[in-house]
Amino acid sequence: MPPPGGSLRILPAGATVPSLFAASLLTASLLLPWQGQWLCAAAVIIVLGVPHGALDVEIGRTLLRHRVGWVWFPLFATPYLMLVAAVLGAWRLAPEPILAAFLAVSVWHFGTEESEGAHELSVLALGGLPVALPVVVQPVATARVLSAISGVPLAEAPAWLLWPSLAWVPLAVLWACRTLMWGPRRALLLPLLQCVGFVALPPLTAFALYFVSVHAPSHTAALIRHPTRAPRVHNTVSAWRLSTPTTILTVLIGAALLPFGAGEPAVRLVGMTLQLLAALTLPHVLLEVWLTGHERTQALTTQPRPVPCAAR
Ligand SMILES: CC1=C(/C=C/C(C)=C/C=C/C(C)=C/C=O)C(C)(C)CCC1
Ligand SMILES: [Fe+2]
Repeated sequence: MPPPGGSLRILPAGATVPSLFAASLLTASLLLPWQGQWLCAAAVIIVLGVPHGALDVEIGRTLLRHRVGWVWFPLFATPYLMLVAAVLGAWRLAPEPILAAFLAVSVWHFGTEESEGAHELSVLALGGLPVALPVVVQPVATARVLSAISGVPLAEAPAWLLWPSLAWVPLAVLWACRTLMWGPRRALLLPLLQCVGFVALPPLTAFALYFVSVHAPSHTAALIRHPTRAPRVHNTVSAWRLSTPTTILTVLIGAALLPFGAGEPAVRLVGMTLQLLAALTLPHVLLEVWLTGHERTQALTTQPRPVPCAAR
């Protein structure tokens, strides 16, 4: 079935404006030295990417407000922030394992969002693209970004990342062949464009463009379509409006953490932004997993039971 909005749509619904804005800023940033490129990429991720996660607060509101009244916010925000704090603490203790875990969770998170319930191969192919492709095509530049996030000096992509990334290539080719043969072939268009982006652009720039043009809008579009999770999020405008206060709160938390970062300003900003992103991704993903399970159980328990035939 063609997606709503016409069969020519390549990007997810609601992606046009943030994509155009991000593409213009990020293209202009290529004229700057790498520090300028990193600052622009971080700004794009914060302003246009973080809001999709900030909408979790609307899900919390729907779940809790009718039961506990105004306490819903502290009740939802406290465990959420505790998980964030735990990941931020863990970054200090074991940066490389946390980096590996963050990348693995991201592959799964991106893949489940973009493949919309399709089989595991498409989850791995699509979710692996923004993580594995930059490692394969630009290992040294990618290692620099990973160093900034983890604080671990990496001259090249570490073996634990390089081998799985190389293994992703045949999986992605297999997925592309399957899609080419059994369709829908239009599903190849966006990943193909993403490949061009990750080959042609610096890794962080390409990631920022992917995050705000593909991942964030598909997550938001799914929430808008969802009948019960966040009824107030009913179109792109309400999504942006309702995410703004929580995004501002998140930026304030990030700003407060900035002095704890290390390195020159661009490295510090990118490091802190991506570390916080990793920390926010944990509750963001756990909430999604819990909701999926909860909704499945509810659907099973509320399904009308077959009425037994009257005793003869
Ligand atoms: C909901 C919520 C918050 C913000 C969460 C955000 C902004 C999450 C972003 C997640 C992302 C971008 C994940 C990647 O895909 C706060 C302010 C921490 C506190 C309480 C509740
Ligand atoms: Fe997300």
